[in-house]
Amino acid sequence: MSGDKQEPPAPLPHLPAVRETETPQETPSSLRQSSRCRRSCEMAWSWASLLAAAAVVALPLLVQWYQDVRRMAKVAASIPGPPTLPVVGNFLNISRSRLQRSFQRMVSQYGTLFRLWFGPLLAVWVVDAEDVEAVLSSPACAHKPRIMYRLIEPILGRGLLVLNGAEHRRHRKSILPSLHREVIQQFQPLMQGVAMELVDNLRPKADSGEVFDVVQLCSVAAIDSAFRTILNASGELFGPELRREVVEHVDTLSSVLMYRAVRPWYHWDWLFSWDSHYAAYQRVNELYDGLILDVMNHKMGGDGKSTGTPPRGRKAFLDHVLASEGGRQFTREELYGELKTMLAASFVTSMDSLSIHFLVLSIMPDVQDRIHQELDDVLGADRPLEEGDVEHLEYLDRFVKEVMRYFPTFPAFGRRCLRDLRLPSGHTLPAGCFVALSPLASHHNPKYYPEPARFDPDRFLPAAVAARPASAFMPFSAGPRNCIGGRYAMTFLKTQLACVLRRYAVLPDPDGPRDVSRIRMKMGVTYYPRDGARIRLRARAPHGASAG
Ligand code: HEM
Repeated sequence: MSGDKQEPPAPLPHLPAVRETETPQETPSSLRQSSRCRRSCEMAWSWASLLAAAAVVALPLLVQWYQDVRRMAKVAASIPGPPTLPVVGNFLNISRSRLQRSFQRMVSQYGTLFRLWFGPLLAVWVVDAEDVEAVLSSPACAHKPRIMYRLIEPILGRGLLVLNGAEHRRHRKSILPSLHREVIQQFQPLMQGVAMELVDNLRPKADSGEVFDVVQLCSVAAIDSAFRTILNASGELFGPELRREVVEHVDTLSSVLMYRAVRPWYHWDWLFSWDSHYAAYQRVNELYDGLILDVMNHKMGGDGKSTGTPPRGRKAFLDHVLASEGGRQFTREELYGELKTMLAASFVTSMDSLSIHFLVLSIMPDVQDRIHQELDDVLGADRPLEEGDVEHLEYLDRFVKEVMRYFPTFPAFGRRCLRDLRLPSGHTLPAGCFVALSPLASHHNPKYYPEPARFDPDRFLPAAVAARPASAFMPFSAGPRNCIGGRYAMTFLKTQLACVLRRYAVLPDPDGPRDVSRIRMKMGVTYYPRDGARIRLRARAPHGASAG
């Protein structure tokens, strides 16, 4: 027997041979059940193992997170703030529809440094200029919080505004030379061309007595200026139809972003895609994407390589970037992200800021008289504006700064503190907290601006400026993440105002506010007049005069 090869056992006669793959119809029910049971057990076992593995990985992270939150609470214990409720923290202390009022109440109740808990997230508001300076100049607080800025990324692009760390430093270093003082001076004639179109567009309104909202004409000016100076896009690439659509959608940017920002459940992309605002959001995106990609293809060739063709006429920002050492290192996606950021960051802010300037002028006739006087003194009656002229308009400069103090275009922005930071006020910002900086609150701090509700451009006389800490005025933020387009914005605003005010006097809406402190503002991503900027115009010089 020992040498015999054993035959495999024959299938039992009363059962058909069953293979795993056989169809259930061919399987008797007892066996089917046991096979199902085995499979369920195997699945349950795999899930249990998976969960156990996840727990092994997550538990230390959870413990670490819990310890971090406890530590944050301990370090922040001395920072004043409203009492917190379990789980929700201070969510109920903030009214979604009255954001500005909620924060004003906090400042008056808790002073220039206070904290709010949103669940396990800690946000500290820093208002006093010396503390603000410490935050904005510290590398510990140069980080943009993903939770806030990821919402703007699809619309504003993956550019400087949202980048962090080494990537941000590399991009900023590559871009800065393309917005250098001399480059901005070269943009001035382009901005002046835009301003003269604004003067022409305003002509039918002059002396008609009509009250009109100047916001839309300001958006046209801001958008034209941005597309010409940043992309060099005009004519074929940026025709009237496309321009009209961009102007129509520009409001969507700010309103949809804010709508989404204050509804935490819509931070989840999938859920937001079911909301009625999603279509508008998508359309804005498609519009900018199409336009920027067209310009990039035109300038660089479809393969993403620069054609090296020198642009005709003056160079735009994009031409400067493409010609620079750092700019040439950008991948196509990186360049695309930066262009999208530049466009959106420039025209939304410039448009809102220009509109509020006209509204303030309409109710401040004394201030306007002084600007008219300066324009006549510096430029004479009929000489066109020249490069560098706006830098000699000192009163206009003070006026623009006072408007920016009173109505900063960005009412607030945020940072994430990566390490503990001790502030001059003696408090310590704990690692992991969010830091909220508010130009709106800081610019109305009576410590640096006595009677903050009084509008007075002479607050920006050199001696008064020298007596305040630099960060008492921060419409463009400060430090290594300050606004890269601050000089651009100032040149744009002063050029538009100088050209328009040489031709017109701005008059108030008889039914509108009569005092700057009565202007009703709305707080979105930007800070803008709730009822638009309704004004009237009177001509100052014969129509058709050549002066710009
Ligand atoms: C009135 C006009 C403007 C105001 C009030 C303004 C204000 C600001 C503020 C407060 C920040 C800091 C935001 C933050 O930290 O989250 C910022 C950043 C930025 N701004 Fe502006 N801005 C204006 C115009 C412009 C223009 C014209 C451009 C482009 C040409 C521009 C491009 C940028 C960019 C790229 C950043 C991000 C900088 C970085 O993080 O390195 N801005 N701006």
